[in-house]
Amino acid sequence: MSADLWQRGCERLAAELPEQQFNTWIRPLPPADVSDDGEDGVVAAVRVPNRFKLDWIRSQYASRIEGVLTDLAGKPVRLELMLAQRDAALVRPTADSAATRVAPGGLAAGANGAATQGGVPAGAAASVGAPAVAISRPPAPASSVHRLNTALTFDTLVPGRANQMARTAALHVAGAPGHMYNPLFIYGGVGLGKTHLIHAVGNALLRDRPDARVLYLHAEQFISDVVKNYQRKTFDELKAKYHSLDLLLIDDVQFFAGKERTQEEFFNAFEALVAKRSHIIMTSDTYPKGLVDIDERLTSRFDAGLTVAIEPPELEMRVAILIKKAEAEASPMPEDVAFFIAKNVRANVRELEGALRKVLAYSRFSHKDINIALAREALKDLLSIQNRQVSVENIQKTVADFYKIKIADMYSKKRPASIARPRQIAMYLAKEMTQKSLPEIGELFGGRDHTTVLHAVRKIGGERQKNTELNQQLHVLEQTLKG
Ligand SMILES: Nc1ncnc2c1ncn2[C@@H]1O[C@H](COP(=O)(O)OP(=O)(O)OP(=O)(O)O)[C@@H](O)[C@H]1O
Repeated sequence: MSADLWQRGCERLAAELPEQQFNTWIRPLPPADVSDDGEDGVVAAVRVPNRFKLDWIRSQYASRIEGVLTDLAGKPVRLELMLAQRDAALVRPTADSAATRVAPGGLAAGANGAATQGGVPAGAAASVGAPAVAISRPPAPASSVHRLNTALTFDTLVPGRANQMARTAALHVAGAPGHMYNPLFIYGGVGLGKTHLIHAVGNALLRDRPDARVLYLHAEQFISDVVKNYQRKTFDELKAKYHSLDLLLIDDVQFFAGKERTQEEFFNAFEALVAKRSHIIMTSDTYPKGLVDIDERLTSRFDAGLTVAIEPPELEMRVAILIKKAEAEASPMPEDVAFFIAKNVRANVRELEGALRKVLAYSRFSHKDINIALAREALKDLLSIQNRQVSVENIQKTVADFYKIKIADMYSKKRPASIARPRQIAMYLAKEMTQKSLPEIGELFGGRDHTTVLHAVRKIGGERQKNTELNQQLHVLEQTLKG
């Protein structure tokens, strides 16, 4: 009954899921090992070739697969996803290609309508396994040419609410490039993991398809390539280099601002890549419509796939990042110390890493265990800078400058939204970034009641969760205030 159960499950899923999803994620799976453990119910163990596919299938399809199998078996079926052994993974690539694909559980092509009528879409086949048709492709570049940092992977990227959407989209692109979310546009403040994420996509794709032509580059490298080729009049070389890629990862596209020739060449590359269903992932410090001095025909194209933000990590995520990074340094970090650091270093992950490095170095040099006292000592400069800089007066001035209102409006009774809102934002920041109580803050805002401050704090805090633009502005303000 075991192979049969899996096969019937696949047939049901093939009928229920969009064809592309089934072909990309379920169909390439090897048949499940199904065992009936009597009272414990039925277990269906499936080996998945790599970690990111495993994560994706677990988060997107596991409960659906379990539901279908349970339904067909007439008793509970538990799905156990596990990583395939290395050897197995090495043998599998041919099975992934369209021509020789092994159907799951013997689900022969033709056993269901979706498989026979549509077959495996050419794009999907190319995205999952080796390219289906080898039309005199130039050889894939050597790994040094990818310019990928192999340490920046999905495994080393801590997931959290702040990067959830961006990470999910990135995983999807890594699994099926050239399909959904093209281009993928990731934006957010400095040091929040945008670069890490796009390297992770490149590394994941290359692990799956070593022959894929992937290129990571910072926007400035593209600019300098354009300049070089302009001087040498070798634009064909430039085209050959960029237009033949399978995946282009380009960081910080806001640097294209005001560079007309660069924008033109990027536009050409963009059009050529999208037309041949190669994937483009871009990062920026702002969303496409917020980019200045970039031609609208480009920014509108940037927005044509999926645009996602990476937010500053919340406290728990900062703690998880610290613990994971400390572990990677073989210096386990007690949770209370991680909380202490995370509460005090809030701006971005890069700063968090800096603080962690200081604490670890201090512990090593002083031969002392890591505890809160040691962390306080190691970070005393950083903490004192923070304490010195963030005063309510400073917040009022910074917010007033940012929203172009007068500082006096922070204390005034004026109510127009153009003044009341920045004032509420300043109150929110005063609560978040200083040790002042609500009544003290109220006093500093022209003798307002503490309930007015509380209302502002709750309102802005709540909106921040939903309104990306506001969140971005607050992030900029926080970073400015922390210096
Ligand atoms: N979620 C995360 N888990 C683990 N490490 C992270 C995470 N987010 C960021 N980092 C690390 O923080 C550092 C800064 O991240 P990264 O360079 O990707 O930021 P960025 O958003 O591209 O910043 P910038 O705009 O300044 O280029 C890197 O070392 C990265 O590995």
